[in-house]
Parts: sequence; C-alpha cells; structure tokens
Amino acid sequence: MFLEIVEASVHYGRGPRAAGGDPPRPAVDRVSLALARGEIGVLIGPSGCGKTSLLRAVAGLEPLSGGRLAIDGDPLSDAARGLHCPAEARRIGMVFQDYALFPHLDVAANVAFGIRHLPPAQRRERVQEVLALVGLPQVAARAPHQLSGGQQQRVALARALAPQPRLMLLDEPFSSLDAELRERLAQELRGILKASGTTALFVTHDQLEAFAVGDRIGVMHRGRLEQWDAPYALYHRPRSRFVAGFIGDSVFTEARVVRSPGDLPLLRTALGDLAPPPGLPLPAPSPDGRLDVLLRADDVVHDDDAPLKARVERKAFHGASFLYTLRLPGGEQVLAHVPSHHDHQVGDWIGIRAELDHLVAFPPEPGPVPATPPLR
Ligand SMILES: Nc1ncnc2c1ncn2[C@@H]1O[C@H](COP(=O)(O)OP(=O)(O)OP(=O)(O)O)[C@@H](O)[C@H]1O
Repeated sequence: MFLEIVEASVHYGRGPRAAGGDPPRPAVDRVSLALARGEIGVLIGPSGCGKTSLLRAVAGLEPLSGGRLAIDGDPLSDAARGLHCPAEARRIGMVFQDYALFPHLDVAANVAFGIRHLPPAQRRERVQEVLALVGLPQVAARAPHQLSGGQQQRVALARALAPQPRLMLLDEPFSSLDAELRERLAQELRGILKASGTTALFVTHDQLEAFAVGDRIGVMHRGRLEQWDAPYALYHRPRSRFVAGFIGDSVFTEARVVRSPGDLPLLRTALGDLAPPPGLPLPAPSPDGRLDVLLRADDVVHDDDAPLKARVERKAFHGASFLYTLRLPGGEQVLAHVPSHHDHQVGDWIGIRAELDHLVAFPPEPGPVPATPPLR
C-alpha cells in the first residue's frame, strides 16, 4: 500500500500525570489504515474525535506516541524506533481551512512558492499547469483579495499541488464556504486529485462532502477508527452502532426475533415483520430475544395505501425531499425521506411502510430501554 498507518497513537501533554489521576486519553488511539496510490481517503467523525491530530501526525507536525507510518515504503514516523522525519522533508502537501495565501503576493507567486528552486521558465509553466488543473487559468496576476473564497481555496490547492507532493492532506478545506459551494467544490476536488493522480487524506465533518470525495471513508470516535471502508459498505454494512448512527439519517427501533411459519427468523418491529435477507447472519439477540434494527430515513416509504399510519412531528426541507420525523401510534419515532411534492403538515397522519434492502441489526445496549415519549 502507498500510505500505511499502523497502530498509530498521538498523546498530548505527556508530562508526569497528576497523582491519582487517570492517564490522559490519547487523541489518536491505535489507528491503522492504508491507501493505495492515487486513492482518496476521508476521515469523518464528531468534533474532538482525533481527525486533525491524525492528519497532523501524518504531516509530521505531531510525533507518534505509538505505532508507525510510511509513504511508498519510506518510514516517516516510528515510535518504537524513535523515528520522526521532519515535516518539511516528507514531501507532503497541505491545505487547511483558512486559505493561508500570502496577501502581498499575486496568485502566480503564491502558487510558485513551493517550486522556487525550479528555473523561471519551468516554474511559470508549472504554475499555469496547476492553475488550469484547478480551473483558474486566468487569475495568475490577481491579488488574493480579488478572488472569492472558493477561488482562494482552489489557489491554495494549486499551490499545494505545484511541487507534486507524494501525498496531499486536506483539513476541512471548505468549511468556511457556504453549503452549496462546498458540495460543488468537493466534487471538483475529487476530479482535480484524480486528474493529477494525487493520493490524498481529507478531513471533514460533513457526510455529503465525505461521500462526494472519498474512495475510502474512515469514521473516528474518541480517538479510535471505528471503520475504514468503501462508502457503500460504510452506509449499508456499518460495523458498529456508532458508525450506523453517525452516517445518514436513522433511528434504532426495537425488534423481537420470532420464527416465520417456514421456521426462518423474522424481526418483529413496530413497522411490521422484517425478513432478514437470506444468508445474512443476525447478531445474537439479548436473552429475551431482542435486537435493535437500524431504520434509515430511506428505508421508510410514504404510501397512502399502507395500513400503518404515523404522525408528522417535524419536517425539514431538503430540496428534492423532506426529512419527516414521524411518531407511530405505539410511541416509536422513525425518520422518512419523502419526495417534496408530498408536502404534509406537522400533525398530519400519513401511511408508511418499511422497505429495507439492507438489514442492519445490533444487540441491544445494556441497561434500560430508553423510554420513548408517548404520543400526545
Ligand atoms: N495541541 C493540543 N494539546 C492538547 N490537546 C489537544 C491539542 N489538540 C487537540 N487536542 C485534543 O485532542 C483531541 C482530538 O482533537 P482533534 O483536533 O484531533 O479532533 P478533531 O476530530 O479534528 O476535532 P474538530 O472536528 O473539532 O476539529 C481533543 O480532545 C482535543 O481537545
């Protein structure tokens, strides 16, 4: 593999620990992942889960307290051997949230910053080449303040690409831009990285951005990498409750494992009996036969003819669809993506049914079942 991270840990403040105090929890806790040459990996997870710390360790801005990492077989950090290649010798490009362009230099000089060692003609050629790659061939003579936020970020990307880094690291590069522009730039970014064959690791907290950019996506939680997988697998085959709940709009609903007349297992839920696809092993239920089933908003279909009715509690307009929060007569809450021409009002009762292509179930968490407020 081109980028290899093995059991990498990052601790901050590794000074003597307070008497009787717990050892500080690592910001990154034994994370392993790999990227093939030219692949784009994305790290996603809640605030403080360790995404930036891992990226900084790859960049060489933080030492590893455990584990190792290498690019193209070249060891860069190895805690056991006390190896830490300095950041400037790693040939890694970086783009961060703040554009960090030099305000007193024009765009061409900004982009040429990392290739000052090249002869002038070659340097000019490379600047034009990368500006064309990011879709801004005409702005070389402008000052950064004469560009929009999105354009400035593309110039920052061109500047990082100019020295042909072995790896590109991007930390929330679009987070200061508005949502619509962010999504467009995320798709453009993927095209630019693929066109230049650049291997990249991208940090975001925006799922749409992660799915638009990544060949592989990693979900981090409290310093651990919970799953590192292709986007499709992450969505349809989440390996942990955390990943299942974090990705997409969903709820867990309680199910009892019962037997069909043909002696196949069925999951009895408030939305009816769900048959696991043949060959899908169910996790072991609790001693009282309970499992929690993941119900994504796209598994719940609005159907006027369905006998099961649910009351609209909230609705959020998503353009092509509404995300409805619905309450079933028994008190359970479910979510549903409904095409936006079905514009129901809060308080309306609408017909729904479950239509699950991928059934995801987990053993119930220990402790009492959280009470669902009754329907008023
Ligand atoms: N320089 C530092 N010194 C001490 N602790 C730090 C430092 N930087 C980060 N941390 C802690 O390490 C943990 C991981 O932080 P990190 O910034 O890597 O998370 P993140 O997932 O990138 O968060 P966000 O999405 O909010 O940027 C947090 O608990 C944070 O408080």
